[in-house]
Amino acid sequence: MASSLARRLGAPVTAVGSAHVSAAQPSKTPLVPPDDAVAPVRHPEAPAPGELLGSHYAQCFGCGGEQPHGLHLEARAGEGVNVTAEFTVRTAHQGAPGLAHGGVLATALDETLGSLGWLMHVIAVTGRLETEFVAPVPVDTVLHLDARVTGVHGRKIYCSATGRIGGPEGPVAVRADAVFIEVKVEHFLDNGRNEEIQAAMSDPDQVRRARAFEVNP
Ligand SMILES: CCCCCCCCCCCCCC(=O)SCCNC(=O)CCNC(=O)[C@H](O)C(C)(C)COP(=O)(O)OP(=O)(O)OC[C@H]1O[C@@H](n2cnc3c(N)ncnc32)[C@H](O)[C@@H]1OP(=O)(O)O
Repeated sequence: MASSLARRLGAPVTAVGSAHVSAAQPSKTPLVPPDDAVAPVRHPEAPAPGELLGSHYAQCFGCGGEQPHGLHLEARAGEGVNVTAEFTVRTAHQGAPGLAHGGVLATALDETLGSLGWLMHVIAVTGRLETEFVAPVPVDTVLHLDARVTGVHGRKIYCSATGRIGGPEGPVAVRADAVFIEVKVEHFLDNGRNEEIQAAMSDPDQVRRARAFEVNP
């Protein structure tokens, strides 16, 4: 069997049982903006600095108020194309005893990054998300999240986030770099389950939130 180094270098590997498996990976969009990326533009009607953004969807696992198992993350607009958010780690979020699950922390980072769309009035979904877990995060910790857009290239939105413990200036426990891809509302209408789409579109609050992204539902 090929070594893990050979696999990382993209050499062909032969699986047990002699079936030939190519290790070639599809090329990935880098996580840093290209040289010809442009600076993000804060929309003139973006929420004022310090304003709570609210949930984009009441059933969202990251920010939805009607999602009993969710993270209930609350993000606030920053002065630029950046947001801050707080997430309290609950017992339901454990991986190891007394410690937050890494996937939950990645979700908190993803949700915070996703909320940056409010400031540019675009809808965007996660294309790539790379996380780094710097320190364990105990239950009852308040994670202080900070996310910002670092560049825009076509539909690609490059962004980064950190999660600090002990306060907004505390040590970094988690961080992420990501590329979000701008989509139209059809992305959700075409791919979402009809039941939830219909319910969302018949909710005046949801329609109002969609309009905040300059989307005509
Ligand atoms: C009702 C609505 C209410 C409001 C809802 C708010 C929702 C907010 C939710 C927030 C919740 C929290 C957040 C969540 O959890 S969002 C949920 C998790 N994410 C997803 O489900 C996304 C799944 N993926 C897709 O749907 C498609 O692959 C997308 C739409 C992303 C692209 O497919 P599409 O066919 O459209 O793209 P294209 O081929 O024309 O490529 C266009 C450009 O993009 C580049 N590229 C493509 N893919 C990737 C990639 N994976 N990484 C990096 N780059 C990628 C590509 O190279 C090209 O670049 P260039 O060649 O131009 O340089």
